[in-house]
Amino acid sequence: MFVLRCTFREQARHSVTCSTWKSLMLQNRMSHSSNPVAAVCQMTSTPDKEANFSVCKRLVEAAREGGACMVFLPEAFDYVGSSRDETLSLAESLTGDTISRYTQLASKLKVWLSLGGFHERGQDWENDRRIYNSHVVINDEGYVAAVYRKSHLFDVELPGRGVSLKESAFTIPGPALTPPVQTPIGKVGLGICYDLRFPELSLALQRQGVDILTYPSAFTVATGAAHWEVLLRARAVETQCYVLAAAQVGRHHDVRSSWGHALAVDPWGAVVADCGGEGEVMVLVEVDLEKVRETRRNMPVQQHRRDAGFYHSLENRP
Ligand SMILES: O=C(O)CNC(=O)[C@H](CS)NC(=O)CCC(=O)C(=O)O
Repeated sequence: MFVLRCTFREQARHSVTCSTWKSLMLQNRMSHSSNPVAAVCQMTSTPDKEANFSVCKRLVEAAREGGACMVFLPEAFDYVGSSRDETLSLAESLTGDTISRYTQLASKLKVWLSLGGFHERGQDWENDRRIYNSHVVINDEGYVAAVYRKSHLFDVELPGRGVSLKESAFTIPGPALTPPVQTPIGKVGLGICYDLRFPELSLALQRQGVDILTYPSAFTVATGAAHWEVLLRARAVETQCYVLAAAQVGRHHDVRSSWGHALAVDPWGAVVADCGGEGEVMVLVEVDLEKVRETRRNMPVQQHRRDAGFYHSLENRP
């Protein structure tokens, strides 16, 4: 297993150092294994879409240079608005400029992209002014391969912990789960952020054969400190999947910060990469599907699971 961390604090100078490192690591890796490599990214989006795109482009280019065939960007990779009105005014459709720039980037670099949470204008935008929080997967030919619209909305108030968000005030809950997406790193299941708290979703995707679960996020600092890692590891352990979670980190504007710690967890539940609590970071992670198979062979929890009716037997008692 190899993991390479690349930070961009002193941008120009550092990224040169970074790519030299990467080619060294890559040569090293090539001689030992041919497993595909995924890149998990961490960034701090602001309301400035142009600036956010530059950051994402830099992360994707570095990931590609390091040998990644799929790059994971966090929820709100496009922007984090400083008010409900600003969030809505910046929203686009899937055919707008933002997604088209990413489809071009993907086809130019021949890389798959997971765009964690795109602010997508809803189907009745003119009357309704609400968006979907959409996880968009783009393939290496620059086509949208899948879209998943976040189904659990974060309407949460935690007195004394600095958390007060009402996602449903501007977002429509997604109507359905999205089937696994076959990618060069394996079968990928799509979730977003708060969805992570609902094991029903990860188990439904697991039943459809996913190898990798993804939870691009913008976790709050208070809930991140308490729950982020334990939830991601639990989802990995119970589904015996890799879990890749790109993340927002740090201060987006005056009243919003995110926990960070973009994470990669293996099917045994071990954290294989943690991007830490600050800064623009990209990690390269080898995805070994044999490890998924071996974990499931050795402890076949999916075969030991009882049918759905069994777990409802308490409710259905006469
Ligand atoms: O608002 C945007 O622009 C993008 N969307 C988000 O940041 C969403 C909805 S407010 N955040 C979360 O789901 C945090 C979940 C969380 O922190 C937890 O489950 O503890």
